[in-house]
Amino acid sequence: MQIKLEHVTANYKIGPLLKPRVLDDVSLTLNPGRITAVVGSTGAGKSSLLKVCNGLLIPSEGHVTIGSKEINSKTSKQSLKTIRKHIGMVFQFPESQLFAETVGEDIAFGPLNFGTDQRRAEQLARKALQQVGLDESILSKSPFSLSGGQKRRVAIAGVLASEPEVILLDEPTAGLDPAGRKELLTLLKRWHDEEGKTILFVTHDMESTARFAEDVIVMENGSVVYHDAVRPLFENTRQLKEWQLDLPEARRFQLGFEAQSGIHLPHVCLTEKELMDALIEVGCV
Ligand SMILES: Nc1ncnc2c1ncn2[C@@H]1O[C@H](COP(=O)(O)OP(=O)(O)OP(=O)(O)O)[C@@H](O)[C@H]1O
Repeated sequence: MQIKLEHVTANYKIGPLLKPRVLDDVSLTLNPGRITAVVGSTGAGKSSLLKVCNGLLIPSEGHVTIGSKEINSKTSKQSLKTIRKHIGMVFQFPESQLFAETVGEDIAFGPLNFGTDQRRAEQLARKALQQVGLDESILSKSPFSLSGGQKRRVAIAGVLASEPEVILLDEPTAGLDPAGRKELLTLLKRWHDEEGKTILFVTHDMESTARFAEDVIVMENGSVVYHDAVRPLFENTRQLKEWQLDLPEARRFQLGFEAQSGIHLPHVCLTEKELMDALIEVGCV
């Protein structure tokens, strides 16, 4: 399912006041089946971009088209519900929204809410639990008896259970340690690979961006300043500095190595494996 934004401007209305633009003339197309990271400094508009993509924030100017449907202030509640079935949203710290008595009920809530019958909803809950790497034995447990990392996965399973075409995740790895981040993103990537679905995730972590994203959107002051493949982003270090973005560890090592040795590696390295292969290729290992 394609998501297309054309000259989108958005503001939050607070009482009678319309706050300054949080999205400013944003045009982009998210092609189906890609993993895209949204990066940029605090307040750049990353979460707002996600909200516009599933109708939680309605643009004040411009057009948002999801599949064949346009979202605007006249879109009916029923159409928005249908859109949200296809475009799942995982908010920051989603575990804080777990509410049901059992894990199974919590995960099945989404499909039931979208009109699936009880039996099918239970099947979908089981499948989603597997997709986030958790055992069926926890289905009857209280979500509140789980660890923080397990709760996060249950919350994500609750969105996957509705079988969305696209999943939008706002900092899905916030607060997890590096191993936890890698594990969660690996599970999401597996879901993407197996089901051919689209992932758009906000992150402040360049390591996750380099390892898991195929495309990157860089936001600055409500505008999209880069939307392209991940590798070219890390070529231009001067530009990255201007956007206050870090480098992944392997790329930082590569630049240090090239500066000290005068040897240039044949391509941009984003992971340890790529770095090792490049060092072997030039005969340095
Ligand atoms: N519900 C809201 N009501 C009013 N203003 C908001 C609301 N949500 C966000 N904003 C404002 O919109 C701007 C963009 O916020 P947004 O959360 O989209 O940025 P972000 O890039 O995701 O930031 P962060 O990395 O800190 O999460 C900020 O100035 C923020 O204060």
